[in-house]
Amino acid sequence: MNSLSERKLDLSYLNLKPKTVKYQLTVAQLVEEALKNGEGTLADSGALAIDTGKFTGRSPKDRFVVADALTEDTVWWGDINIKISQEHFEGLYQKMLQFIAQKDVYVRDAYACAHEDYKTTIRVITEHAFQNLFANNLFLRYESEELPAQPEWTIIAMPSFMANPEVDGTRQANFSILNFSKKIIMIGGTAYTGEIKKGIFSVLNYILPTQRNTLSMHCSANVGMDGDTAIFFGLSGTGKTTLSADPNRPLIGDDEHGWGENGVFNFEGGCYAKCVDLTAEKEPQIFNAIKFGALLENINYFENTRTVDFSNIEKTENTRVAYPLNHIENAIIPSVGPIPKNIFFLTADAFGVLPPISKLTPGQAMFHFISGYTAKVAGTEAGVTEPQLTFSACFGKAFLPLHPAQYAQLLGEKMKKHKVNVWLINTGWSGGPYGVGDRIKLKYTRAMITAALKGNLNDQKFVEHPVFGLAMPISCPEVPHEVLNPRNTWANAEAYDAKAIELAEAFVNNFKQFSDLADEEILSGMPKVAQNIN
Ligand SMILES: Nc1ncnc2c1ncn2[C@@H]1O[C@H](COP(=O)(O)OP(=O)(O)O)[C@@H](O)[C@H]1O
Ligand SMILES: C=C(OP(=O)(O)O)C(=O)O
Ligand SMILES: [Mn+2]
Repeated sequence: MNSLSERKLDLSYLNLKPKTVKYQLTVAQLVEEALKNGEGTLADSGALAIDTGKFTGRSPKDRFVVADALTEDTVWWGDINIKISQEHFEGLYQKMLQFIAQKDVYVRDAYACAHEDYKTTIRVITEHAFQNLFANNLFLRYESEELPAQPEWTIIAMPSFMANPEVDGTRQANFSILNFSKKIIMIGGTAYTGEIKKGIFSVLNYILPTQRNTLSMHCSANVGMDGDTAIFFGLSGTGKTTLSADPNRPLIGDDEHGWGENGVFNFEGGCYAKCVDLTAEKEPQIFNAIKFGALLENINYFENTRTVDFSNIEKTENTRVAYPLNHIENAIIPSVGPIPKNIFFLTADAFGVLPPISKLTPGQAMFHFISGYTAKVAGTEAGVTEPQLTFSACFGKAFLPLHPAQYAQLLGEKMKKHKVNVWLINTGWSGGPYGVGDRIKLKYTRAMITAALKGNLNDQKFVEHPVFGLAMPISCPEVPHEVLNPRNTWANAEAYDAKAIELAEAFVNNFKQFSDLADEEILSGMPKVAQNIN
């Protein structure tokens, strides 16, 4: 097909001989291919709309790490990083090679890390054209044709290749396996594209702290006109993408960043935004990014107009759009920024207990970072159908190959060295728990963040939350003051108090697994009732 590019492409390092290869196609070519293959259709905006099939979210129970000399004593094994043997990997890999020998595949070279010093080259080999378009949108794109003969990392993603759990060491037919020694990510049985980007994220979460003394973070980042960087940590669905898209603050990135000596840098070259209930009014930048080249996943549109019905969640609540950063008008390219001045921890509290904004002491910041309390929102992981309480260490436990303490230590050092302000933002429920209360209005959350960033909360009075000890501002521009103290938003204040104690107990119980980290400072950041509970 693309004979010039094909000649440059060498897959022998993988022992891979596909039936045909379509290498480094342009966006227009990939869209044409996808339409020709029947993978999807065009929406009225010009975006390609596809369905990912059985999987419309990640499957964390089917994510494996190959155990070998490199990983045996360094990886944090358990239900996050599930062990698989080298023998099983080899067996499955050989079958994958046979499968691909009969396939027409798409190959694309790209890289991760917008900072030159961290550039990590990636080759993505996919079964479908749309997966390749996803890789093109989410990873960093080569400007010239200076493509590497052999990349550092290879991702092989073949949704119709199924494992046989009886012999392959997997749980079921689908799998996502990280092999740190061979530098291969092998994905089968699922076409959910999130597995591709979160695979490389897991890789960088291993390499950066261990080999580069650099913190890797599950956060979005933007920068104000004064060069003040803000980062927003949060588990999926808590608002990283939504809140970092701000017409007044150029965007660095929406999901995965590193924090090195001189500042932060995006790992990616694009965004992967949730689409549920998206409107041009509430989220104009994201809405406008959905145009030719963007990839819509699992949405429905009105048949007569092909206008996307963002309220339709028939296929999944986790409807998504993937687009390159340059679809956001104020994106910073290359996506790097100075050392952060403000850190926001986003939590979607389904209990409706945590204040919508509070300022954290260094001890509280460490405690909340390690705890990573939030809810898993519906759809992002297989089997999660309503908000589910979770403690996701570092606000991204599912992607951490190392023990959370390693990330927490790096963050703690940086927070202190640079005297960063740390805020906890509840983007979840207010007025009662999920089912009773409502999700806090996006415009209030935006106003609170803007006030914090502009320094407008520094001279406001704060009151201390009686159970969590968090400092809550008593007023904030553009936000009704009663919203700021969650106890005021509940119909029954005693019910609130009981729920707050219940949540504090859950925090304390969860922290027991990290008790070796509990120095005096972290202990000072625990819920105030902790002493009574223990
Ligand atoms: N108060 C709020 N703050 C942030 N997001 C909110 C809020 N209320 C509702 N949302 C919705 O929650 C979702 C947040 O998702 P997203 O920003 O994609 O999360 P993440 O990037 O952390 O995975 C969006 O669909 C957004 O419209
Ligand atoms: C893509 C995902 O999450 P996020 O919204 O954080 O990018 C995911 O968890 O699969
Ligand atoms: Mn996101």
